[in-house]
Amino acid sequence: MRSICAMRSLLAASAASTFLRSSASLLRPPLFALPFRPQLSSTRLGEARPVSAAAAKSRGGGAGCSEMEDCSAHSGEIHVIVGPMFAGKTTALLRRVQAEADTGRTLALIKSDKDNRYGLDSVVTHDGTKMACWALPDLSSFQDKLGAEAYNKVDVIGIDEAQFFDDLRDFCCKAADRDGKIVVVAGLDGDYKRNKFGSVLDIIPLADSVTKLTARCELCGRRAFFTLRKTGDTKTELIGGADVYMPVCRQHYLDGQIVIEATRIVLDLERSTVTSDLK
Ligand SMILES: Nc1ncnc2c1ncn2[C@@H]1O[C@H](COP(=O)(O)OP(=O)(O)O)[C@@H](O)[C@H]1O
Ligand SMILES: Cc1cn([C@H]2C[C@H](O)[C@@H](COP(=O)(O)O)O2)c(=O)[nH]c1=O
Ligand SMILES: [Zn+2]
Repeated sequence: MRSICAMRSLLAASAASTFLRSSASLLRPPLFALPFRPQLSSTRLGEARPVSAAAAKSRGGGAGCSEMEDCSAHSGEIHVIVGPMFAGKTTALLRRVQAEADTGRTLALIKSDKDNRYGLDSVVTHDGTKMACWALPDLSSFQDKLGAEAYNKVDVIGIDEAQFFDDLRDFCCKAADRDGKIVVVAGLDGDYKRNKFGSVLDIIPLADSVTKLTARCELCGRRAFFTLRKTGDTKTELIGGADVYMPVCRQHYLDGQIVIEATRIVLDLERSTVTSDLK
């Protein structure tokens, strides 16, 4: 316990004591700098907890880390939000990280650079709410992009489109367990075939909380648990919105699969007929 505490004190000591706002211009807009409130504050994610090691240092608490008390104060959190497309995952993610930011914590938001639907500079919900972000090819590049000093000052990391990050588990582990960050992750638990998508399910055992959201079935208005792909495309990763996908209930997912399969058979038949006619 003592050595962990000492390491954390070292980590905290390496963080600059000035608050992020003073160096924000070096960090680009995606790293949100909000007014620093040093006291414990009750968050919407759970009970009152202090800020991370770096922020604790900036309020003078890190270097004076005393035994059990401050070690536990540095422990991170992982919150996972899953569900089909259009369930409100991104909306919930933005609300949760904003709530954390409102308590004075420093926020960084990440999305996959594979999702270029609305450009790469922000996370955007299906109904247009947006927040500036880092669009990255992988999560391991986050710390390098930010720089060690800025990374140390981040308290809350939001990750959208988590299904596209293969290194999700490793990143969440390090960010929460080692670095004391609050990590809020939003992503698809399943793909259009209802198979697990990327590494999202792999972080469930690491999580403090897991929220599975539902959408409205586009065909009957009941709760939608699944995402139906409307095209015959079979690759797992296919970026798109309502043009390609719709949220559906169990019954309409099964019906939809039958229709899509039947369409595929008809098209294949037509294609082979045309080919044999040409011979
Ligand atoms: N079938 C749909 N097509 C387009 N927009 C939808 C549809 N169903 C719901 N929405 C809108 O999408 C919002 C949720 O968007 P978002 O948070 O981006 O969801 P998710 O991240 O789960 O895909 C809903 O509040 C609603 O306004
Ligand atoms: C089901 C499914 C989805 N995708 C893609 C489509 C979108 O670009 C994202 C999901 O975005 P959202 O914020 O959850 O609406 O994932 C995919 O590549 N493969 C799939 O099977
Ligand atoms: Zn339905």
